[in-house]
Amino acid sequence: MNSEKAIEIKVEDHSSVGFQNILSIQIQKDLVGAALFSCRSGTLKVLENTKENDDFGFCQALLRQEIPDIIITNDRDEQLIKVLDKRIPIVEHTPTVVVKPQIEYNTVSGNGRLLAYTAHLVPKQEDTSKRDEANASQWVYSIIGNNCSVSLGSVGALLLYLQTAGIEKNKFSSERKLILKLERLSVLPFLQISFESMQALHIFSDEKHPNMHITSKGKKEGISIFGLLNTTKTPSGKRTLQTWMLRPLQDIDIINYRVKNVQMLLEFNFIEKKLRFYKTLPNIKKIEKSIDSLWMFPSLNDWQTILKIYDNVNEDTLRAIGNIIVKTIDFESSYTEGRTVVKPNISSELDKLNHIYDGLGSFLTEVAQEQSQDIPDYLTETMTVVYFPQLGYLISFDKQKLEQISQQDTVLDTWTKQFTTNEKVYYKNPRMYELDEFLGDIHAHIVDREIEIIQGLKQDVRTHNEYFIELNSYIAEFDCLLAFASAAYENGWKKPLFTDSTDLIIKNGKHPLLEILLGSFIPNSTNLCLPKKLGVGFCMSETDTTSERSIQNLNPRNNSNMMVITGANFSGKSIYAKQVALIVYMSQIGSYVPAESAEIGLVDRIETKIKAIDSLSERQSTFVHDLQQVSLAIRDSTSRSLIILDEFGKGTIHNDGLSLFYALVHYFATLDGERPKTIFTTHLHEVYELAVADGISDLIQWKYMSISGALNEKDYAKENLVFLYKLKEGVSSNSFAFSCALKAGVPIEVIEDAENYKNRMLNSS
Ligand SMILES: Nc1ncnc2c1ncn2[C@@H]1O[C@H](COP(=O)(O)OP(=O)(O)OP(=O)(O)O)[C@@H](O)[C@H]1O
Repeated sequence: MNSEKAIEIKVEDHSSVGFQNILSIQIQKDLVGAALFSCRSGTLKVLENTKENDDFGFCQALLRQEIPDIIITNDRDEQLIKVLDKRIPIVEHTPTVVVKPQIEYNTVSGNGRLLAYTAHLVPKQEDTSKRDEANASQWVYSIIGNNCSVSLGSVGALLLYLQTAGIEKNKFSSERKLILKLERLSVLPFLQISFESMQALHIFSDEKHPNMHITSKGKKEGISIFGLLNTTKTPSGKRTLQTWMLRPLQDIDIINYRVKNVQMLLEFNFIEKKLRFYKTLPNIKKIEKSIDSLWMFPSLNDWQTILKIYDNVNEDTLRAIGNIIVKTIDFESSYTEGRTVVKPNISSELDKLNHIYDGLGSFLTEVAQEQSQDIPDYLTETMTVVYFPQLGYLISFDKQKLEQISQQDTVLDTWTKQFTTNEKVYYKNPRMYELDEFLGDIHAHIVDREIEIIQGLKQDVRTHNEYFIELNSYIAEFDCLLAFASAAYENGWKKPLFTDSTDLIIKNGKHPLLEILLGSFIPNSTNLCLPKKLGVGFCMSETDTTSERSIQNLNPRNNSNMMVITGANFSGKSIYAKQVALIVYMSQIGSYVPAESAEIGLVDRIETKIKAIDSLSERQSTFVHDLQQVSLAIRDSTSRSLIILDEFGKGTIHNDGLSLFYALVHYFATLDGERPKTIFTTHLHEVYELAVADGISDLIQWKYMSISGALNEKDYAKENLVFLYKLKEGVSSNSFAFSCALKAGVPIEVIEDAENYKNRMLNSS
């Protein structure tokens, strides 16, 4: 397909594009960027940059889901064009593919066009002076997310296409009001999890995230879930694991397939046997390289590697491939000769040459005897006739003996001296030239013929390329499953159980990275279930002497899928929220999970606003950025979504932050039936009183992270403040910030001052 032809198609189709789905797609490096416009609804959907594999599995899932009528792509990626320019299986629909020049896929102009075409959708601000570009772009990115650089190029090309095809004028009266709705594009069967969420959860270490354009060759994977899981042995296994981790699933069949295979590996005690497995396939790491080498210069080791697969896998195609290799290559002689030697009976011509070459020794002895007739006796005893590949046939004498010859009685003057070594002198005489002519460079002939035969063997083996690709992907998949099984075995993780419900029940869950970093980790459970019936709510315990208000036994239902966690600084709130998200994430890539048990109703998206683990984080969220993430959370969530908001509302004036946070809690708590699972962590404990006042407190699970030793804020100087990291029912009203400050080494005088300021503020309010 060339671009001119494509443009013709586009012009022909103008009149009929009115109610079509138009997809614009490109791949940069290995990231897919796409935008879809529905002419019927006026909706523009934009995809977050998503990693693609050699198999174009993601693109194909996208095509199957959206069934576009027209696909626009750029002329740079021929492979992609081939994939797009096909009938979409299952739905049996063939889209029209329009190839555009690369220049139309520019990110900066795509961004400009998107802002221009969505300007009318940006909510009006009271202060109209604020309706500037920054405001518009904040709004746009709060919808499509921040990781869309490749997709912006696709948006640009799409909008240009719509403009030149005249669609905007046909269907909508006002130019540039073509887009009626802007949305994020998510592709089933994949779980939606944003770039930021992945970063905050340390799925990949920041510096080596495969979604980044930074080349980080040589850098070690930092502390990350990928680093923890990646014990793969093959390069393709590692790539497959990256893809699995970039694209957690919603498809229960694939998830169960992976999880059950991990279970099988563990049950068969495969991990302990894995060393044996790697011995059986010692070159597993090299299989991919060896198969690739068939397109270039396979070494003997490469052939051996391919043969090892054949030796170990009892399968027809492999047996056929192995047979031709075994029949053709003489490995023993190859190793001694240092080249790939072909066995007898493969080529009669080669056999003949070998026959001559093998008999060459005795033949040359005969020639030496015959030539010695013309040589003085005292020289004949050191004379030999030899053959050197490339140099041909030569007569050699001992150098010492030769120096005894007087000029007049030698025939050697008529011979041509070729070269001298420390011990020998080499000549050619007419008979040697005759042998060169008659026998030729026999070794070179043999080698040439062998190269031809090995070339043929390569061709034969390469006809099974499809098979090798499939085999390679099986090996890669197996490598990943083995890595999952290893991680489960090493860390004592358990098999998740998937249910049809939207509930999430985790018994004694742990944060997989923190557990390793800290050595010992306090597990906590989670029970996020939709309320089955309304309960009576709870009240504060009268006997409560601690700053945490215990609500034990007073919340009879305790089956809300909304949780608000309060607690002191550094008491483990964020880690708990992350561990819940990670357990869900890990289960939906098909891994075992760090918990005693986990019942998981499949999640369709994980949305987070979480601070990263401080020491590992390079990014600081701004309040606006937090709001964008919250906006994404509200907009797209379903009852299958999991939303984690960590300390939302703290980046602004206390009362504003509290009001926004409470409004959010209220919004989710009163959402009819289909509300997502939510975990909020906060220091804004006043939210509880507000919820009680509004009568919605019993729609929420109120939890706090317990500590011991300090009964109230004034006890900050006590040495015995201990974080228990145990999640309990109730609300904590103190941050124990002063105690934390003291523990962190802030001088006591400063803390005492702080306490005085606090008292002054309390008295004046
Ligand atoms: N379950 C746990 N077991 C052991 N240690 C833990 C646990 N949870 C957290 N920690 C430790 O406590 C530290 C602080 O945890 P985290 O960041 O979750 O606190 P936080 O309550 O969110 O703090 P802040 O409110 O100040 O943001 C962690 O870095 C870790 O060292």
